[in-house]
Amino acid sequence: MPLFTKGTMKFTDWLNHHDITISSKVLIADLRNSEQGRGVIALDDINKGEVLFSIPRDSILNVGNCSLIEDYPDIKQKLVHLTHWESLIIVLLYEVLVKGENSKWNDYLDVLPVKSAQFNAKQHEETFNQLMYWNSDELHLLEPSLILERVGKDLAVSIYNKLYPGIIIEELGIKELEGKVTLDMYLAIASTIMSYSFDVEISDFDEQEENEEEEEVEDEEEEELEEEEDDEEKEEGEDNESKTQSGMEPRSILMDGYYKSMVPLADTLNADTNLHNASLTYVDNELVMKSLKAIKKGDQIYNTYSDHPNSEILRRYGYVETQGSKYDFGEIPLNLITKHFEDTTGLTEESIKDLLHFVNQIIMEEHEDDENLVDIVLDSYDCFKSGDVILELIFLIQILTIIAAVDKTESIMTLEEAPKYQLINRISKKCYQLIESKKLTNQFLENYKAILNSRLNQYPKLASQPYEPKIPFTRSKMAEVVLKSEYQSLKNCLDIDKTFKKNEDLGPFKFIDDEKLIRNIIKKRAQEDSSGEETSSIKKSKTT
Ligand SMILES: C[S@@+](CC[C@H](N)C(=O)[O-])C[C@H]1O[C@@H](n2cnc3c(N)ncnc32)[C@H](O)[C@@H]1O
Repeated sequence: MPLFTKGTMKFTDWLNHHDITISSKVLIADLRNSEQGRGVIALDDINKGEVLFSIPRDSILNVGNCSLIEDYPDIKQKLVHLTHWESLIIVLLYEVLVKGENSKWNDYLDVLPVKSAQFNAKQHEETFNQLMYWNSDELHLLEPSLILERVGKDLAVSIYNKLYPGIIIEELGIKELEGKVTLDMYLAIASTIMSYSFDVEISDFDEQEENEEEEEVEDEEEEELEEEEDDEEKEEGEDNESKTQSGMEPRSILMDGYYKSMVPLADTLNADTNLHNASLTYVDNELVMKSLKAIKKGDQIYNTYSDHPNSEILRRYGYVETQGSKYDFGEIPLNLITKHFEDTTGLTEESIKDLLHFVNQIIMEEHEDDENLVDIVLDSYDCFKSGDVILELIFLIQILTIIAAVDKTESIMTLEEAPKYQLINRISKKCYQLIESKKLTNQFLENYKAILNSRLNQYPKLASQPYEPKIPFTRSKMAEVVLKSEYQSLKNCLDIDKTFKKNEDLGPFKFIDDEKLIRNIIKKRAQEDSSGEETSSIKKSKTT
């Protein structure tokens, strides 16, 4: 019997022996023909809201339920002070490398990609397609996608260096892992967590939180952890650096009310942003997978891994949706926008930076208590497949358009600080009022189109071609799909009717002549005294 089929059978037996209740209407299937590994399919028609399977909480694997804590109960107090990400890595390392075949979860772990890392490096490379595993030539295929700035390999390696041997061996004292945790092994565990884990609410969270608070006070006294509580943890795998010398964070992950967890069977579901038809729900003592809509016999049951564009699906999970993700977007880097204004107006790179700094300063000073306030100066700006763009992009291009026009007569950069500040203040306010009244200027539109076109021109020609109906999941083909997804999204945002004139969400916007607005700003400036006017802020856009 092929190893793959044997693995599925052992896993199915394991599920049955661990009280996982599975509807007779679903089956784990071999989907390697469509390059999807294992998946779950419907053996019969399924109604909306049917329970497909349920998993008791004691079958899931996390910091609260694992061999490491069974063997070393005292470690839990230290483990929960690491990030979710780090603690689950340690839990899995122990399960795979120390418990091995004696692990309660062995037949489950055997069907996860992590096991391949124990064999050889080549197999390892073939198993994982997440961007962390791409070499520089392969990554080059993704240019000019900004996903290249978020690959995350360096961060993963720095977490490895922090955890091993420092925390794992020296602080936690897990001697059985000494000499066993190679970088390859660690990366395989990290990638598996990235593509398989769920954040599962802790069912007795309130109780645990109380206990934990008491224990924390003791901990703090004992260990004299001096650092401030950590900022909120970023998403999967992007946890922050350690805040204490020892690498242990004083904040407990118990206080977040969830554990990052491995959930057998729920993680056998593949995902599709368009075909998503089932979802995991949390009830007291079990996790329940339910259909979200009627599913036809023979169809695959799909989860969703959140609202990711193809670039992010590739980075995290190592595959792409061949016809595009529902949540695709292209990105415009800030430097492309500033370059446009540098090339088409009298403004220099330096003065644009300076002016944007002023704009931000004004907004921040006027509205420092406003939680919804966002920085309009971002590294990049999202342009969605739907044709929507983020409000920050509209604001940025509109304000630079006005600044460039006013600069022609006022030479803003030659002004003293106070009048310069006052003028930018006034422009910011006018710009905000303009956008709030659902108006933009004609010159804004010219600049917007030119900026989008120059971003599109950075893509290779193949990105403008339609998706192929079926592709092999080679790295070069997947890179092509990502570029097409981004290109199409950017292109959709050039449909001015859709993006502006008929946009019922942010707009609809009308376009007005620039001249009257500019005249008004300049005239008012001449009359203005130094009392200063109130500026208005830009609120977080719905789409971000
Ligand atoms: C949670 S697992 C799903 C089960 C997995 N197919 C298996 O064989 O174990 C996530 C991984 O499945 C694969 N996957 C999920 N959805 C997919 C899809 N729509 N197309 C291709 N591969 C997919 C990717 O390799 C991803 O990293």
